[in-house]
Amino acid sequence: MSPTPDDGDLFEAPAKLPVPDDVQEAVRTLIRWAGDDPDREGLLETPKRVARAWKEYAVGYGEDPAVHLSRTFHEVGGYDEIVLLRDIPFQSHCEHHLAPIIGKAAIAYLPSDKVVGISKLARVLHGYARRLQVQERLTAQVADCIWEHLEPKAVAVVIEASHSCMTARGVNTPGVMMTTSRMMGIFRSDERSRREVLALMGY
Ligand SMILES: Nc1nc2c(ncn2[C@@H]2O[C@H](COP(=O)(O)OP(=O)(O)OP(=O)(O)O)[C@@H](O)[C@H]2O)c(=O)[nH]1
Ligand SMILES: [Zn+2]
Repeated sequence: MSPTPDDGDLFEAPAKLPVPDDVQEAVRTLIRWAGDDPDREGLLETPKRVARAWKEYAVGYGEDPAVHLSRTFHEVGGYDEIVLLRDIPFQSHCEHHLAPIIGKAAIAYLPSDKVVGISKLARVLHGYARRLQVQERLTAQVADCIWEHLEPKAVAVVIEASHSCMTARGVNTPGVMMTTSRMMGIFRSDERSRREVLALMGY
């Protein structure tokens, strides 16, 4: 049976975050700077929308990604090999142009004592991605967080992303991808382990 308006909350719009006047004015200034008129009808609600959208793009500032690694498991049937989550899509924004960074990450670790629910690795990634970033820092933050809180034998993070500041402006080079990686523990010190994790990631 399809829902009807009598189902109550289902049809209620979510409460909208209030947007301070100075934030709206900043967006209006930017619209004027871009060459348009912030008072034309189609743009009247845009400052509020943009401000609220930015709260979503930057939602990571409101969280400590390490909290996602606090629930760990110790009993995994004696499993002591690499755990890998690959092709994790993410979105971020570059701190230089506030332009979208769209990419995918592969996150691997070699557990010592603690393992974590795999969704939590993606949550750590999003917690750091949903901020103003450079790709190098994002890569390092994800790896460091896992290294510190899971105390594994090794961590590997590889991120591939397209930077809109390069594809849609500036050097205008669509299709170009940036790759960054951070290896810790024996993925860094042992050539064979490093090759193994990169092969599992598809590199
Ligand atoms: N290393 C690194 N550079 C980035 C990242 N995101 C954007 N950039 C680069 O940051 C640089 C900023 O350079 P600037 O010369 O200050 O800015 P710009 O004049 O807008 O540079 P162009 O993009 O070349 O037009 C550019 O080369 C961008 O491509 C990132 O995640 N890591
Ligand atoms: Zn940029």
